[in-house]
Amino acid sequence: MLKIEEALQVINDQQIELSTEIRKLSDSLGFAVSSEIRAPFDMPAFDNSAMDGYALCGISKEYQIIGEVAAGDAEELDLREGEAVRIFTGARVPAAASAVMMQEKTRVEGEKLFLDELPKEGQSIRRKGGELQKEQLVFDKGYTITPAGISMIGALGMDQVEVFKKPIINLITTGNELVQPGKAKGEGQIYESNSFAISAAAENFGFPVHKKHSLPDDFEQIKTGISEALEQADILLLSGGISVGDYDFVKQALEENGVEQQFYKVFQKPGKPLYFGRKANKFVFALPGNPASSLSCFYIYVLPFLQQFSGFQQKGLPKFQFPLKEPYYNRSDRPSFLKAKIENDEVRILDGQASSMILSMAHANALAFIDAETNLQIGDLITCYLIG
Ligand SMILES: Nc1nc2c(c(=O)[nH]1)N[C@H]1C(S)=C(S)[C@@H](COP(=O)(O)OP(=O)(O)OC[C@H]3O[C@@H](n4cnc5c(N)ncnc54)[C@H](O)[C@@H]3O)O[C@H]1N2
Ligand code: MOO
Repeated sequence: MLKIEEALQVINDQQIELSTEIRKLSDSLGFAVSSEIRAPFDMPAFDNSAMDGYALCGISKEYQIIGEVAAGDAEELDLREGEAVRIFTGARVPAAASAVMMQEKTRVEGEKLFLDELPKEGQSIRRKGGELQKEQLVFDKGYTITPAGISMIGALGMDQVEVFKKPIINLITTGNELVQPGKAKGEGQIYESNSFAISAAAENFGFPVHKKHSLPDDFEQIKTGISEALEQADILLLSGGISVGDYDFVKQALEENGVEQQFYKVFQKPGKPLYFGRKANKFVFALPGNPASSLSCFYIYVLPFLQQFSGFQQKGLPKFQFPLKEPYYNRSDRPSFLKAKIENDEVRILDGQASSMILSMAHANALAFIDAETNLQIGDLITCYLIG
């Protein structure tokens, strides 16, 4: 059985063939750029005004107004000492201008301009190249495009961008007891909820699940289901049937499909019977069926792998330390990811930690990592993975 760090290392060490695509700028949010981006020109491309007011030549309190420049005007005004032009935010500042004065600090009488205070050299002029110089590095390879990133790339004049492709993800749930929500449930049956949880979590991080199937605990059907899924998908997620029971067929069905085990079982709670395998450039996670186990394993193991497969620099859930609000004893003999709530900069471990219990996870906003059989006091710093 692997330790948590070892399992994460196995995942991280996978050699993956990444592929790229060109996407429209408007469809590039959440994708990682596949090569560095450098500025094709200076930003700003020309000296421009930061204020609505007057561009001034020379430092004084009185000027002669000789014209106007609005945003978008291309004409270069010839400005001499003692002269000013009316100017607006974003408009090109004449080359000879010493400063811009905001209009609130000015008074106009006819063609004469009077300032309330002396301007400072360069005041309210946004200089050419002040943000970026031509050829300067804007984004490293692997930068994941945010809304501000889209703004930046658009400002560089690019209407498309080369990014790493995201994986095609298929999801198979297994279990004779499973019934789809909305249908009538018989004796001994439960509603299938893991596929909704895992798809939602994946989607939340920008990884839509392409196809979902629910299969009974039947070896042949699971084997065929895996085979079909592996034809289409880059990443196959399975839920349930990965433990040691007589109806747990997933591991054997994967083997018979030529999937090579990378690890099976991690010393942790929840999620001990977690399986990770690969077949060429296709990857499989078989998540334990207990609802909290499958979702927790998704967050800790699958998510960073989806990001790795998509060429991201940043991987995994955001992680912070918070002081414990109430004492807690972790009686599990395995290191644990516990459902926890961060409020007012403190973290509280919630009731209902069993792997089968999802209520506490639905109220949690973090998974708190706590070592096996550890007694913790108020104020002890706890590593928290943010899930909401
Ligand atoms: N003899 C042993 N038994 C078990 C062990 C063990 O080491 N030895 N490990 C336990 C642990 S830990 C876990 S976790 C579970 C994992 O079992 P499976 O991955 O085989 O999952 P299932 O048996 O199929 O289901 C477990 C549990 O979860 C419910 N379930 C399954 N799928 C869904 C779904 N899609 N939506 C909602 N709920 C689901 C299922 O009904 C079971 O109650 O094994 C322990 N056993
Ligand atoms: O590993 Mo299981 O997820 O403890 O219940």
